[in-house]
Amino acid sequence: MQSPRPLSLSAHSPLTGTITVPGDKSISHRSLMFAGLAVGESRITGLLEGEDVLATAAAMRAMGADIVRGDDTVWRVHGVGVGGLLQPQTALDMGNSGTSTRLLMGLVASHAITVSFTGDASLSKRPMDRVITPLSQMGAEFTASPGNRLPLMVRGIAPAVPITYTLPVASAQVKSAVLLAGLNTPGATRVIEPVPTRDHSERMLRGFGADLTVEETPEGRIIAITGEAELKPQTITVPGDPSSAAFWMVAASIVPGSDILIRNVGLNATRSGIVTALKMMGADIEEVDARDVGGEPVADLRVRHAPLSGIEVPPELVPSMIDEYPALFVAASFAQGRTVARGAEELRVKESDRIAAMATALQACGAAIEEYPDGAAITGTGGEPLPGGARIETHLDHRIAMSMAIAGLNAKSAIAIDDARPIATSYPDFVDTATALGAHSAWLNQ
Ligand SMILES: O=C(O)C1=C[C@@H](OP(=O)(O)O)[C@@H](O)[C@H](O)C1
Ligand SMILES: C=C(OP(=O)(O)O)C(=O)O
Repeated sequence: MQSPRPLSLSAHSPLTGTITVPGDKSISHRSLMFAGLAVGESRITGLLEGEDVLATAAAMRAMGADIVRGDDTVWRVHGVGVGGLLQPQTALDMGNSGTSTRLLMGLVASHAITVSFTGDASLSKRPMDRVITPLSQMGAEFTASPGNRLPLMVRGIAPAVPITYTLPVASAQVKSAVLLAGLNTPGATRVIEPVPTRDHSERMLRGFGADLTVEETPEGRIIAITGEAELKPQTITVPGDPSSAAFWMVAASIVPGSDILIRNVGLNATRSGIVTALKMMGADIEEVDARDVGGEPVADLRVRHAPLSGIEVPPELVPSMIDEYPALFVAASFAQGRTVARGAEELRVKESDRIAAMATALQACGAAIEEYPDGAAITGTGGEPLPGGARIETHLDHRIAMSMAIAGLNAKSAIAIDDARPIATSYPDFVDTATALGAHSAWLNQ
């Protein structure tokens, strides 16, 4: 285990230039999983090569898929066929990745194999009962650590029992876990989603030839998958990750004079809430060359510095910007007036308790932030720099690390994050991109 790597970013001039963001993390995980179940060769371009996605690749390999990264950066995958996952020889190490863990638990649940899942200190604190409950109803058995956490063991079953499951929390991971279990289950497995969440699993499973229908009803979206069908290999182009682009949208909005172009940003409506929220605050974000990449809406985003105003973040935006709240809290810290974000209690069970972590971090930098059980209220500086001068605990959470590094771009005294290593889970080139835009990076002593 290497030692922590403290980091500080600063900006002495406007941020300028054209950048690309890495491939979408959610789509990258699903590309490897679905290709790993298809019969024949799938090719994936633009895959996010972050640690979370590499954990999915390693797990799928351990269960029999042939996954190779070519020198041309194209990933070639030969799958095992639906129902063909093999018993791995050792425990699957999921690192920091909730998506890998919960989706793969779903896949394993309807195969007659026994699989142990382990993870890092952050992942080992996260709740797994949300997938254990529906997957147990389908017949899988679980032995979990206290509080239904990792390390845990799944004893899958084939054939599993198809269920109809209404999501008690708005979670694309739970939805996807049940649908993936349904892929190798006879008959129709249904998920009822009262509040829409990211729909990459539905779009991509259909693309791979699964028998999947979506019906809009007064109770919500009903997604039905009919199992035991073959998946056909695909050629996939992964669009840029809006969750990674969010850091630069905020950075350019808060550093005076900035004018940047972020190329190839995925703008699926179930993911683009941060663009809506920032525009409501007055951010100058222009969508250029809107197009379709691999069945997902994509555009380049030109973002120019603009004065921001506080808003009430509409609670209905929560699922479509759930990972972007730490970055939004930073934007709100520079707005004129008060921003209130509620209805986001899920933030407390991510890689860290993101409400508490951001409240502590921003307060230490002199921002006025008040915590609620389900969100926060922030009174901004009206564009003035934050006092800064603090070292921030990032709690093994890449989004806390990147958000607070961005806050440092407009601070009187340096803001240091205590450990930049977790950034590699979702955005290995983050620091290089910051410097490409004209920011300064300093690696500090522990
Ligand atoms: O399905 C996915 O790819 C994800 C779903 C979200 O989690 P929840 O399902 O827990 O809301 C999100 O926070 C995570 O980063 C990725
Ligand atoms: C919550 C996140 O990911 P995961 O749940 O996959 O760990 C995230 O990337 O912000």
